[in-house]
Amino acid sequence: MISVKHLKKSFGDLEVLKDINVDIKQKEVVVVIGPSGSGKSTFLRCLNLIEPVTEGTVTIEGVELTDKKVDINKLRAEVGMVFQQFNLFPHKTVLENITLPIVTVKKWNKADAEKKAKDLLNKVGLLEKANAYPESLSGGQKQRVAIARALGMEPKVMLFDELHLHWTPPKWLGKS
Ligand SMILES: Nc1ncnc2c1ncn2[C@@H]1O[C@H](COP(=O)(O)OP(=O)(O)OP(=O)(O)O)[C@@H](O)[C@H]1O
Repeated sequence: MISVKHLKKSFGDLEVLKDINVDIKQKEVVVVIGPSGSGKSTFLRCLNLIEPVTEGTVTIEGVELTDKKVDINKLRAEVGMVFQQFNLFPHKTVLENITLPIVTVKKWNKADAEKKAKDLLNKVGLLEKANAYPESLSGGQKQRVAIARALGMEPKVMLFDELHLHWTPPKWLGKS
């Protein structure tokens, strides 16, 4: 489903990714481990084109990301990403943070998007925080909101740039 071939990424003279080759199958959960600064985030960022790759190819579900003709926005909707800093909107409530991309990217109406957002909040155990603002949440709670937000896009692939281990993701997160 994800096929990475001869991936190289450099920032100027700094060669961060040096010939990465990996095939990841559907429903497979892969953890990338390495020292700080070794290139884990850079690798993930290359999988949804936040970083342009220097050399090599990344193919997701038969679509080659490195192809100039690829629709980057469509691709990003299919490759969910939970960032290290979670990137929640500070001036929006938890519910709004999840609802907004469903309305703007998936073009759902607000009522349906809110219903979906509440269902996702319930799944990550945070329904009671729907009207809270991100600053009032713990780190792990913020990450769960970011997970719910990414799942709202119904992505084919989920990328986690650092997973908080004080919350055990339920089994359904590893499925489909
Ligand atoms: N935009 C950038 N411009 C220049 N150098 C960068 C850029 N982004 C990352 N780097 C460098 O690339 C290397 C890999 O960084 P990366 O963030 O991928 O590491 P990491 O393995 O995810 O680290 P950590 O575990 O600390 O989050 C580091 O030396 C970093 O300084």
